[in-house]
Amino acid sequence: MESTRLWAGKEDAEDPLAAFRAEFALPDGVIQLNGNSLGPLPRTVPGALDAVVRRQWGKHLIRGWFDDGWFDAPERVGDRIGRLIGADPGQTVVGESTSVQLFNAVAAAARLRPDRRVLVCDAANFPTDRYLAASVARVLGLRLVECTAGELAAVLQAHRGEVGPVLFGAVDFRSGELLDLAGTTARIHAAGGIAVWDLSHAAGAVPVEVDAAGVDLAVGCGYKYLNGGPGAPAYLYAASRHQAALDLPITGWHGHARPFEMAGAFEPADGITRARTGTPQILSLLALEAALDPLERAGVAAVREKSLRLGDCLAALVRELPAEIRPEVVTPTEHHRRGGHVALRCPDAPAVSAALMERGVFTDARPPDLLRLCLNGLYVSYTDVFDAVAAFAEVAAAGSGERRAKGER
Ligand SMILES: Cc1ncc(COP(=O)(O)O)c(C=O)c1O
Ligand SMILES: Nc1c(O)cccc1C(=O)C[C@H](N)C(=O)O
Repeated sequence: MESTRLWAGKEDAEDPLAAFRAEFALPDGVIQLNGNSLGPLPRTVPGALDAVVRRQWGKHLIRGWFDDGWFDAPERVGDRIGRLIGADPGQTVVGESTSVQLFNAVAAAARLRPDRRVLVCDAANFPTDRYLAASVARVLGLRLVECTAGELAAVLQAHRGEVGPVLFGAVDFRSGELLDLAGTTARIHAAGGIAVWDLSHAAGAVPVEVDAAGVDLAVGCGYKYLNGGPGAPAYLYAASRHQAALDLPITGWHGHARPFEMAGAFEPADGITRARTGTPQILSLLALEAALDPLERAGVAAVREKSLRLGDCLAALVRELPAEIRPEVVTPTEHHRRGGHVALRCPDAPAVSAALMERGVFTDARPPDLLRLCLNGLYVSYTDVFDAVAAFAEVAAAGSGERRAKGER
């Protein structure tokens, strides 16, 4: 085992991304493997926020909206996120939570196909996606059909001519499986539907190409692989070809063509600006803007390449564990089917995750029995992966001993 740790150290010494780890304020002794829930703090963010609060807000007061560029921040930061997801400028806007953007995007997608009365949603989607798809269906009087990615072709066939919006998560939040964004979008289009993607677990982790894939609408959150901090605003992407017809249900005054005319009736702005809602959460938005810097400099492709290698390394180390504690690797092993995290099936996953956290290894558990380890190439090292698996082995062996003592399994 010691020789493997030496190998990991050698990989770290040769890692072209190794220097990025120092750009994050990770506490000593912590191995951060749950960046798919909350990315760590980039070191530049406190200073950037301090300047916004003390200099801009504190000294410029309301002038900050125009003198400090607050008013344009949703589109400006949107374009930066757009570059990370393969979107040309003018198609991505930042604001609100992912949940609010999901409602807005799915309802707008339905209104692009008013003749279609079926809304399809990924049955494995994150709960908020499913709740909001169900809500849109109720509000607009649509029929909701939930299915897995594997069932989609059959569902589109069974509801020929009826399917409007189809909402899928690009990466399964439980298993870490990556779907074929372009192929699935093409299948949805062939059935006359509108593809709406939740990119929360994909953006910044895998090289998503929304324009090239022909995606219609997409949303995602800012606090996972984009490292924007707790409650960072989400983003909405709407392909240029749909923008003129986009009838979003949340028609706030910042999406108005001339917000400061204070007109009595809503008239949507041109372009992606119509997807703005109300006053943006400037502090969180500018924290997110500052946080994007390391990821942009590293490049999603390089982060992805390292993340895949870290995942292969994790799987190899797991294979070497004694059979009685060896977890099943649930995430597909093929690179083109794997997102940014690896899920392990193990008994008592929540207890294992809690015990790992006590040892400084931050993971998380999802019901019923999955332990998730996010291998973000920006700040996770090969030695981290080795040490995390060693800590897992200790924790799992203690748990297996306790279960044997109690006569279970
Ligand atoms: C795929 C996905 N969508 C949405 C969310 C959350 O939405 P919100 O930011 O509104 O809490 C999460 C995680 O919390 C998620 O994993
Ligand atoms: N959004 C979260 C939150 O508000 C609290 C705790 C965790 C989260 C998460 O991001 C969970 C994450 N989306 C997941 O994949 O489970």
